[in-house]
Parts: sequence; structure tokens; C-alpha cells
Amino acid sequence: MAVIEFDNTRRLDIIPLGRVAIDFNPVDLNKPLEESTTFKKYLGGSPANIAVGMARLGKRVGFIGKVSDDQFGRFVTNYFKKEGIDTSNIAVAQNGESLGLTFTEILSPSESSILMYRNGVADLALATEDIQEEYIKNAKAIIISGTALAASPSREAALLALEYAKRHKTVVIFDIDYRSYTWKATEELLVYYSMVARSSDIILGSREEFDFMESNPGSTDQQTADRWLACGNKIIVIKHGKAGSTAYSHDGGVYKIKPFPVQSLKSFGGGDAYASAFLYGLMAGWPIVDCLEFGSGAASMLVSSHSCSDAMPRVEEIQEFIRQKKAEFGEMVARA
Ligand SMILES: Nc1ncnc2c1ncn2[C@@H]1O[C@H](COP(=O)(O)OP(=O)(O)OP(=O)(O)O)[C@@H](O)[C@H]1O
Ligand SMILES: O=C(O)C[C@@H](O)[C@H](O)C(=O)CO
Repeated sequence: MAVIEFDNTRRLDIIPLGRVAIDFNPVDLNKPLEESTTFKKYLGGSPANIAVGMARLGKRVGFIGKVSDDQFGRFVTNYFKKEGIDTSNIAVAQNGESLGLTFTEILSPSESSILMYRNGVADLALATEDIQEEYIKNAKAIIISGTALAASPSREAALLALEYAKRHKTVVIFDIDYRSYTWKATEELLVYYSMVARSSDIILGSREEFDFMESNPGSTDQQTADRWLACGNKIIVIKHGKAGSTAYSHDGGVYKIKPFPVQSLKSFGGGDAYASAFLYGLMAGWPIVDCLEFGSGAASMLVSSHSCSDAMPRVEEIQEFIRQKKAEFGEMVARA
């Protein structure tokens, strides 16, 4: 019996909901953003990166979001189309809203930061009228990105999508996706994050993101997992950066994995690849330990890449990466 059952009769495998943005990653690396002069433009935005990741893994991917009515909005929509991602439910902003822009700073392979320009941004203009019940009903799963809860009307749109998913037994994945600049007050975050987290089936987040959501720093991974499994979640995944990741299932399973050793180029981008590959394994009915390994492998590949979207790997690339790393370093995960 799989930990999570997906309805394999549905037209789409997964629909991420949230922002599509553009990343400008410095080509002149390892220096402060103030000094960078040359950037490479990539599709960005965590849920959009996950959409690309899952499309690269051969899944049938949709998207719910809103983009700017300009060249940047067309760039990201065209990029999705080239990747085979369904764009029928991507709305176009009508009031001059802009696409979110992310300028990343790569100070060193382990020190990065991201500067996000998000005033008047199109993705937070997503509204309830943009949410189609039939679209969600015809998907195995949706991923709700936490940042979509940061402001109205996107907040209500995301909550309506959640309601439709629960109504039609579409699996709900909550990617905490905490970005501090988007939130006006921590209390708001607590209200809306916990509202979604209590209704989801899977929660993905870094240790820090769970601490923010729980406003209770210092919880152990087991305490965090117990808290959210008790609300009805089936799987909790807690990511620890270069210290690896853990997963907990409602049937009592506890899984830990060390990251695959790589020469990292940047410290961000691993989480979106991780989510894509982990969910790919889950949808394939793999044991959670194998999903964890696949997600961790993809994540390590992305932290050693310049982009967070273009570099999303295919199934056989992740498999070959893991094979080579295990041949060189042995198992990264404790297998029962
Ligand atoms: N230096 C590294 N070497 C190898 N793997 C890494 C490294 N850093 C991160 N990873 C992998 O990426 C996964 C996710 O990274 P992290 O814990 O930073 O999550 P995140 O904050 O969601 O990521 P993102 O920066 O994409 O938002 C880690 O659990 C690990 O498997
Ligand atoms: O999520 C964001 O908006 C930033 C992303 O565009 C960037 O690629 C990143 O940090 C991915 O984790």
C-alpha cells in the first residue's frame, strides 16, 4: 500500500500554484551584487522551477499563476510551452503589474543571497476568478507555494484552489517557500501557513521554514513531523541544506539522507529540484527512501549548476549521477 494514493485516471499529474519570475544570476561569480555587472536570465520562481523540473522528468504539468503583460510575461509563458507545460490557466495581469525579478548574489559556493523585486507583482494579483475547479479536479496533485498566501487576492485564490482540491481528492502538496520580504507580519504568516498545512497531504520545507511556520524555533525534526502528521498529512519532508534531509510518513517511517557530495556553485536552487524528483518518485509508487535519494540527487545537481530551471535534469541524468556518486562514496541513505 503506497503512502500516498494518486488517481492515475486524471489528465494532469501536477499543477504548481504560485509565482513565475525571472532570475538574473551573475556571470561574474563570487563577488557582492553591487560589483556584478553581467547576468544570465533564466525562468525563476520556486513553483515555476518545480513545474520545469517535473516536466523534464516526463510528468504532465499544468500551472496556476498570473504573469505580466509584457516581454517578460511572454518569455516565461513561452518557456513553459517549450517545456510542454500546460499554460491554459496562466492569467495575464491587466493593471500593469510586473513580473517578479530576482537578482541573485553568489558570494561563494556556499554563500548566496537573493534580491527580489516584487512591488506590484503580477503573481500576487492572481484572483479567485482565475481558479478553475475542473482544472484542479482533473489533476492528481497540486502544489501550493507558501508565498502565494502572502497577500490578497492571491491568498484567497490559493485557498479556493485548496478547497477545490480537497473537494475532488486532488493530493495537496504544501511547499512552505518562505520569503521574508513578502510578508507584512509574522502573525499573518502563522494564520495562513497553518491553515494550508493542516489541510495538506505532504509538506515540504527547510528546517528554517518550518521554524517560521511554527513560530517555535528549536523543534526537532521528529517534533515537527509529529505535529503536522497529527493534522492529517501523510508525508513531511524537512530539508537541511548541505546537511541533507529527512522524511517522515504517517505510518511511522523515518528516513534520513546525507547529500551527495558535489562542488556547489551556489547554495540555492536545490529545493526545487528536490521537490520535483521526490514527487516524481512518489507518483511512480517508489518507497519513500528511494524518493528521498532521487530528490537529494537532483538537488545536488542543481546547487552545482548556474540556473534553477534550465539545469533541471531528466530521469536518466539523475540516475547516472546517483550511480556515479554511490560508486565513489557509497550509500548516502540508511536502508533498512
Ligand atoms: N552544498 C550542497 N551539496 C549537496 N547537496 C546540497 C547542498 N546544498 C543543498 N543541497 C541539497 O539540496 C536540498 C535542498 O536544499 P535546502 O535545504 O537549501 O532547501 P531549500 O531552502 O528549499 O532550497 P532553495 O535554496 O532551492 O530554496 C538539501 O536537502 C540537499 O539535499
Ligand atoms: O523562488 C524565487 O522566487 C527565487 C527563485 O527564482 C530562485 O530560482 C531560487 O531561489 C530557487 O530556489
